Amino acid sequence: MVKAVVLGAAGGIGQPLALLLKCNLHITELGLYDIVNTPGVAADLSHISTPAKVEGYLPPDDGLKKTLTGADVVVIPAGVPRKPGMTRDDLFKINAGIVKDLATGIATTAPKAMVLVISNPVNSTVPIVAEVFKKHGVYDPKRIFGVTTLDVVRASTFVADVLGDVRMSKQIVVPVVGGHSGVTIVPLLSQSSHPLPPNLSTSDYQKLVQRVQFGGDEVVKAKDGAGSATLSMAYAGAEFADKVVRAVKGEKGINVPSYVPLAADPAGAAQLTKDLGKELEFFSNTVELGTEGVVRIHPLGPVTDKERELLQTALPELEKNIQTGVNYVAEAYKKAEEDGPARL
Ligand SMILES: NC(=O)c1ccc[n+]([C@@H]2O[C@H](COP(=O)([O-])OP(=O)(O)OC[C@H]3O[C@@H](n4cnc5c(N)ncnc54)[C@H](O)[C@@H]3O)[C@@H](O)[C@H]2O)c1
Ligand SMILES: O=C(O)C[C@H](O)C(=O)O
Repeated sequence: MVKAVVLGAAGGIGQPLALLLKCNLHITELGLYDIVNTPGVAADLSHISTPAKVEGYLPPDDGLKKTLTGADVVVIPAGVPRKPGMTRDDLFKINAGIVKDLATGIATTAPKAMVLVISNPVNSTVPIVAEVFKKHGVYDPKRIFGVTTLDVVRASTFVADVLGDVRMSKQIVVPVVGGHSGVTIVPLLSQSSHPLPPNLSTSDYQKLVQRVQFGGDEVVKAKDGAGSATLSMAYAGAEFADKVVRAVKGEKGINVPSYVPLAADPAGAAQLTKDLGKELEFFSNTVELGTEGVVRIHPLGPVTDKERELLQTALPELEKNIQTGVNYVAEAYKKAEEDGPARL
């Protein structure tokens, strides 16, 4: 029995993600929560002839608590998306509060659930979830994940383009490490399961790196004010959730890329810190999953000089983004204490 929950389930990502989770045969219960439209989305999905029992709730009558009760896996795509000209960090002001409130709901109702954060800016929203859990005394770094799968999906697709065979894209695995925004997205193309053509020019290599780092912008520009990636994100989110669900059910040896607290695996973190030459609290890398969440953070592996340069650019930015999330929660709690205890 596995209960999966989507918070933000009526949105551009939430609806197709809920559809894909309803089609996942490992999931027996699907809880949908949003501030609008979830009863309709749930009624619609409930007619699909797959096992998951679907329920949709809105905020009144403790809807968040009802949705989260008994949850094993919680996916969060709630929050505003970008418009052209915006960075993911521009979303922080609105999305930080949304993620903090939802994290509070999870910490109080389903503190043992695996939490999969999609809401941007992921580099800062994942630290927000971690800090809220710490405040509630239920922090387990093995169970909090930033969903960076879309970067990896894009890297597979774009490398297949360069190799001239799109049929191969599903087999191509390219580690994409760091974080999930612009220069913090670092594709390790030298570790691609399918090597790049040896005669690839420097400028074509740079274009490929740029495309993986700024793939999100391509979609934002094409949607022209109507939001950012939703369908590809739903695909990536469902792939990631499927792996987490299978790990929770006891399948061994599942490896996924994810932006995780490095405290999840102190030994892995020590090696990664050595590889990076810098200590960070969160980093996206390949991690191995078990029934209790992360069991191992993999090392970075061999990187080229060019990739090391990309990492040198990424790390200070990532550190800043992490601190933004941590500070936000500290300030919110300080303000709540000043205003009175009932505020959080
Ligand atoms: N991690 C990634 O790779 C990735 C990829 C694409 C988009 N995103 C991010 O995902 C988020 C959602 O994108 P979208 O296109 O689905 O946006 P959207 O506006 O279509 O949907 C967001 C949904 O969140 C809901 N919502 C708002 N406040 C809420 C709250 N307090 N509780 C519950 N639900 C709430 C809204 O009602 C809406 O239905 C954005 O922040 C976007 O930047 C991340
Ligand atoms: O680009 C965005 O704002 C959405 C998402 O993070 C993406 O990578 O597509």
